[in-house]
Amino acid sequence: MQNIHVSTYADLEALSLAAARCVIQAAHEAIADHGYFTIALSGGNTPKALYSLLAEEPYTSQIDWSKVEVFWSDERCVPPDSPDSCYRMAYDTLLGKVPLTEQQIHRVPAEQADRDAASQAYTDEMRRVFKTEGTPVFDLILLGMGPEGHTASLFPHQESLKEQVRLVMPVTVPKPPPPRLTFTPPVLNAAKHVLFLVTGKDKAEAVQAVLEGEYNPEEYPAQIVQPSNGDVTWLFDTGAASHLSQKAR
Ligand SMILES: O=C1O[C@H](COP(=O)(O)O)[C@@H](O)[C@H](O)[C@H]1O
Repeated sequence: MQNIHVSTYADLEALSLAAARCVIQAAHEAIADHGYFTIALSGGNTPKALYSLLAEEPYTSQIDWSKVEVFWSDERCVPPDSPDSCYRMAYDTLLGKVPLTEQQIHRVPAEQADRDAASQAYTDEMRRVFKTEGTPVFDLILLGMGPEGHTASLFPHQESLKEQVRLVMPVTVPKPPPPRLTFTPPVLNAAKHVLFLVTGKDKAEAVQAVLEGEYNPEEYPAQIVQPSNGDVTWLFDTGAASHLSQKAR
């Protein structure tokens, strides 16, 4: 049974401070529970401020980085040094500034020409780290949402929305750069916590549809995220939340 929490902040800065507190709390709970913290990062622009905060005091010393394992919920099929790479963005803002070893950073090998093999290799890597033959249960998955309701790289009306077997799969999406690898619904819905960061008035309509509209994940893929044993937290800025009813904010 999932719990849904919704909070709205004045701007990206306030939202990012709240997100940093959520990440720190999830890390503390996970490390106290099983000794390490597994997190899947998102790409895009919105989480940059959060990643920068986590690399700075007073936040960075609140996380025991030696017990963190970092993955990504989606990746663009570009080399890791490309400005479009989700890995590079996270490395430049956070991962390169905190005491993590290379072994703790599990980059999606999305630049490989054989995208099915790359998806399988990433699945194998997750299963190795999580010591499971099944679906890994992430302590925290960070996600964003696009103005058309996409999340990770699950876009409206794509086959990926129906995927129930693969954990990671190649997709071609209508947003540059189109070739990507993405987590599939089973991974997102196995997580203990999912944290969405959503800003901007251009996303207000999709936010309202996802939270208050009828269930229609073909149109609004973010609705698919309903972890069976996890919590979902939505953090909005006032622009993104502007079409929500007062009660939901
Ligand atoms: O393409 C992507 O977009 C979403 C949303 O990004 P944002 O810049 O609008 O926050 C992101 O979560 C995803 O990881 C990324 O590949």
